[in-house]
Amino acid sequence: MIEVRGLRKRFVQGRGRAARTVQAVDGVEFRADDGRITGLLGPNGAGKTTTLRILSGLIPADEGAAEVDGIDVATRTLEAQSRLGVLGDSRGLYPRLTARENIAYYGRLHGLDAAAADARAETLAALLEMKPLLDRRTDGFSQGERMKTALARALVHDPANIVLDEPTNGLDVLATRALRDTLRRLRDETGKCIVFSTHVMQEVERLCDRVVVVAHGRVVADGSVAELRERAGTPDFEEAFVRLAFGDEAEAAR
Ligand SMILES: Nc1ncnc2c1ncn2[C@@H]1O[C@H](COP(=O)(O)OP(=O)(O)OP(=O)(O)O)[C@@H](O)[C@H]1O
Repeated sequence: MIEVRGLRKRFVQGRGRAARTVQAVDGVEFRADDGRITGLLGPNGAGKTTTLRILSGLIPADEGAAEVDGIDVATRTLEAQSRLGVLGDSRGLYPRLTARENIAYYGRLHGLDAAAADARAETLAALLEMKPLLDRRTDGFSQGERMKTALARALVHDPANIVLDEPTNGLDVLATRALRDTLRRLRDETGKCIVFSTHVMQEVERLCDRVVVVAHGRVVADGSVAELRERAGTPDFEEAFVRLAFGDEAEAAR
């Protein structure tokens, strides 16, 4: 289970007199339950990546708290991270290592012995249908192949919670479908808590049990796709998103 309360984060952009402060996250709160897929849906610059980076223990919040299975990320970072699998926006694989080595190396960092780490790489390769890739160097992998390897690496310690930042970026339709199937299986067969960020409406409609709509660093709506449609008063989810995320701005731009 993941819980985020009152998160705030500012960045200073530029230097000297040109410097300005951006409130990237401005009080984000949501809860993501086990056995559910929760989508953070928002336009570019809404604060999704910053929220997920705070939640993953990569950067500190200015205010507020993030918890993974009740463990505070800021004060018990390693403990929280041991329960979290993170697929970040940069896939960051070691190009000279094979997929198996990339996965097993992370397993070793999480305290598995060599045999256990290798066994995990095999199990995950079967789950993600990437066995033929295992013994190839990742240098030259396609986007979809890189994503699968990075996802296997994120799951190597069998975390109960999974966080993915724009996981379908750069993937073609088949790779996107394969990823969706994998996330559904992880939810249904192992009851994982899955949180992912996106600005792709169709992905949210097809995959999410719960949607948290973020705009200008704030949560502007939270519920199932059906609830958000009803709340926005339209059967068209794209239109519902625009109304909820942009409100008066969208009206004014008509
Ligand atoms: N390290 C940083 N330094 C300065 N500004 C930052 C930094 N990281 C994010 N920002 C700013 O914070 C705001 C929110 O960015 P963030 O990446 O969290 O949004 P996002 O919702 O993930 O957007 P996208 O869908 O475009 O990836 C943006 O205005 C961005 O320019």
